Amino acid sequence: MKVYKFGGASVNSAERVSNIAAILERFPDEDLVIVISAMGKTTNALEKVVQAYYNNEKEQALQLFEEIKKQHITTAKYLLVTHYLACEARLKDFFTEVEWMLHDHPVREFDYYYDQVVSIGELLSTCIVSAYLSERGIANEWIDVRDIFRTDDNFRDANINWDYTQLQIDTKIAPILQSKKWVITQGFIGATDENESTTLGREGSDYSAALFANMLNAESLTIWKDVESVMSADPKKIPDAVPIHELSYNEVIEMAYYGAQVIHPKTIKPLQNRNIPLYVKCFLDADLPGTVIRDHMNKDLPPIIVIKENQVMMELKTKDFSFVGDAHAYQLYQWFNEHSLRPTLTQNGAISLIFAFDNWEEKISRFSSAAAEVFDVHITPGLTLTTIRHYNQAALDRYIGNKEILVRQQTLKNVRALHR
Ligand SMILES: Nc1ncnc2c1ncn2[C@@H]1O[C@H](COP(=O)(O)OP(=O)(O)O)[C@@H](O)[C@H]1O
Ligand SMILES: N[C@@H](CC(=O)OP(=O)(O)O)C(=O)O
Repeated sequence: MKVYKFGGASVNSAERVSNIAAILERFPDEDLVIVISAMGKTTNALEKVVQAYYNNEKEQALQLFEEIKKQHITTAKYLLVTHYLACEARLKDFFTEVEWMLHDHPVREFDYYYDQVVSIGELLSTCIVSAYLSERGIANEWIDVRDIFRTDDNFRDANINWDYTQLQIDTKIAPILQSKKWVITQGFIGATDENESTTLGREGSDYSAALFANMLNAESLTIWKDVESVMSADPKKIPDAVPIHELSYNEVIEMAYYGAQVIHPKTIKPLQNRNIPLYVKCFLDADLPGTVIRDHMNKDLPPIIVIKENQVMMELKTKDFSFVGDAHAYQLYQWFNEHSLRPTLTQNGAISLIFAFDNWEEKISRFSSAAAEVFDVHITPGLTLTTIRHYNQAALDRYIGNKEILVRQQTLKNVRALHR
């Protein structure tokens, strides 16, 4: 059996949903588990709903949610005839779940409400896709992944309970495949043992698909994207980026670690552990070769460029000009953990430490207040972090040669520069 994953861009309109069906119809003999994300930017829109709700702007939250409801109903109406009423009933159940909550006052932490609201995006999209496939005569079963993926209650970044989840996959998913139906289910979400919805971290549907592939010991995982393959850079930022048709697991882990947004960083490990190849294919043209990621040596890789914009540099100097020691580093990493901050770059000096972060303003200002007890803290926003893997002189000249550089690091394989 194989696992397919379709992301937000592949289901962002009625036409795109029908395109997915056309792709699936090319593979009538495969046994498939199909993992799908929320439509287009629905997750961002739901984030706004929960933010308004938590700010006690109930009317605003309900109004924003109304828009999301409308979009899904419109798409369902466009796509469905015989299956419309059943699908609408299901969508309305999910709408009601959220609206009940929006009418109450928040009494728990933000992250809990975030997951209860944001997880709806994937439930809605998969209901529509499943009904549409049925409408086209494709046998499939819609599965609520919250009955399969058991997690802890670390809301917004929940951790999978592997043993429980494996058991659910063996007992609930395998029999559906045996009955020659495809499984349609959600990425990104799970549930606690109290039946509270959880999410696995933004853009976590790739990871969900990799978990399914691992636990089903799948022949392969295919992630369908709007790009022709994994490229040497984000083609939206560097239009002459070139396709890379073969990559090793380790190379992709490195790319994701440095911030390449094409594949979620947690996706590779579950695949690598079972030696399951990952195919990245283009849903806009399924005939393109795409990329295969597996356990092999990379040869002749071009320079790979990862550009992270909107970075903040934080320089921490000891107040008494004492050396930065292990105790300082230990304390700082404890604070990072407490504030859920992950530096994108670190640089140690004798009496100072430099970190770069994505610009999470709130977390950074809470963190710098804590650090200001021990360090003089200096913050520089508005920077870009460029990483060049497998660099050559031409790439250095082109991507960082003419920049005002604040920090530059170089190893045999990478050059990284934090610049204006
Ligand atoms: N090295 C890269 N190769 C290909 N695409 C990349 C790369 N880096 C970033 N991207 C971006 O990743 C996008 C696809 O990923 P994503 O938007 O997460 O898809 P989805 O959410 O639909 O799964 C592309 O549109 C492209 O802009
Ligand atoms: N919908 C979630 C999960 C996800 O992975 O989406 P996508 O596959 O569109 O990146 C998000 O936007 O974070």
